[in-house]
Amino acid sequence: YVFQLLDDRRRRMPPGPIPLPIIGNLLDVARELPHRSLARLARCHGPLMTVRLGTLVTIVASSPSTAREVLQTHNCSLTGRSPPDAWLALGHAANSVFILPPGQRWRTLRRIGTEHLLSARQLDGKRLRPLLRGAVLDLVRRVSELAAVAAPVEVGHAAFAAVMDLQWRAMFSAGLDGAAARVLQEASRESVKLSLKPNVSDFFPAFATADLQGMRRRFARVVAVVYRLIDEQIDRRMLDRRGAAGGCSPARVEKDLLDVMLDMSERGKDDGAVTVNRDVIRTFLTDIFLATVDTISTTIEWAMAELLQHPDSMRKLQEELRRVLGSKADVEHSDIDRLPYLRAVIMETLRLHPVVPLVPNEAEETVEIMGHAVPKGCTVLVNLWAVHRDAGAWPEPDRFTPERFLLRLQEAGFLGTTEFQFIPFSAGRRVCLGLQLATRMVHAMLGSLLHRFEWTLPQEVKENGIDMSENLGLTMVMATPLQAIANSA
Ligand code: HEM
Repeated sequence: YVFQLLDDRRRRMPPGPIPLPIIGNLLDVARELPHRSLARLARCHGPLMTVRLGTLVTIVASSPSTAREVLQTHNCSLTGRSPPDAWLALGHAANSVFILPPGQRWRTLRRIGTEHLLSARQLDGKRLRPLLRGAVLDLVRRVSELAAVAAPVEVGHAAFAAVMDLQWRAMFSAGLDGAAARVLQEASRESVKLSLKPNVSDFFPAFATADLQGMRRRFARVVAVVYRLIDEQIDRRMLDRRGAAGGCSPARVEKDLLDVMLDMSERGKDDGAVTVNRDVIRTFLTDIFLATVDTISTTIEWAMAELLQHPDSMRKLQEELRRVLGSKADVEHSDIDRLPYLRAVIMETLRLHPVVPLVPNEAEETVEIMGHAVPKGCTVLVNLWAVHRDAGAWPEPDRFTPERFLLRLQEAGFLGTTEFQFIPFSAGRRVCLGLQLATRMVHAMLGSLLHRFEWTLPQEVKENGIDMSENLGLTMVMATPLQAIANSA
């Protein structure tokens, strides 16, 4: 290891903590959740740092300026991915938009997702817009039912169920019956939880075939449940289409994402040169589904937890909603421009609780960042969580203060990604595909929940305080699901 350190120095790699033989810096990193321990290490070793996770050489960017180097200046060379071992289960990684390297297949999938579901034009169009509104009303109905019997609301759980139903309808033009919804909710929560859990197989690829923690097997088991339900939709649709082609049933007027992909698969290709077969369709729909359900509901849950701890912000937000919406019952996308405090609350929530706190890329070629070498083949992590709490960029970085965004909003609009101080959806070639859907749904759902209900904490939580600790899988969720009492406003 002394030789290794000397070699690192000779190659001008970024500084970092001294690694132990074999395990490298795993003990340093495993002390807390990785985004927190890496932020702590970066405070000693700098905003561009080398850590060794087992045999994995990892360069971590933890400040706005180093994030910009990775996500903008050298983005073309730093957007590779190597699949986490668990994702090899059922061949998922081979067609996954999260995992594919930035080649033609990945580009094609991103284009299909954007053109046929996730662009602003699609979401505000006549097929999807009513579905988005329906999901907000569905969430309000779920909460009303609990409010009527004075039962606590599991905020994240209720939002998850409404968003899950929305995405199923958007992809398949079909609702989920109660039993399927329960199975799917369980399986998707578990898949998301397992997908990026620290795994020995990733740190020591030589042992990966043994699957020592059983992560690949467990991931395979839960993803198989999601696959089965998606396969049922594909089979049913193929039958319908055959019936329509034979004149036995009416053809569908409005094409959904499944129709569009089946059209491509019948032609053998999409418009480019990538084969869209059943494996590709199943994996893509699974990815889009999993990316949607957890991220949106988790952001709403974190926002509600912050507001319940900051009654002044809660009051200010409810006053704004009353003033702007009046007797209108729920928030729609078209209202958002007139609700700056709602937007500021959501931005501040995403700053403190970015649901994807670490973005893992792979260097496809060696680049130089701030006088240091980032060698080809190493993992490059952007620690969004650390960037969002950078003391140089954010005074009192750990405080929930939506007001800090109000001025920025007047100047810059919603995202301000060009500054790289606030990048909850990341940036560059792999920027989040669901940004438009996420911003619409988080604003509409959170705004409507605050406009329609008064919120308090159950007595026990009031006495002990909200547990704000985190759990990290594919997304960073609340370790203890938030419970709150809703009363109709
Ligand atoms: C509050 C909600 C959300 C946040 C904060 C968020 C954040 C992120 C982040 C940080 C990334 C990593 C980007 C990178 O690798 O540089 C990502 C990737 C991605 N997100 Fe989201 N996301 C959200 C919601 C959604 C939704 C609703 C979808 C629905 C389709 C979605 C689909 C994706 C996909 C497909 C990728 C992978 C892109 C790629 O690797 O090419 N996300 N997201």
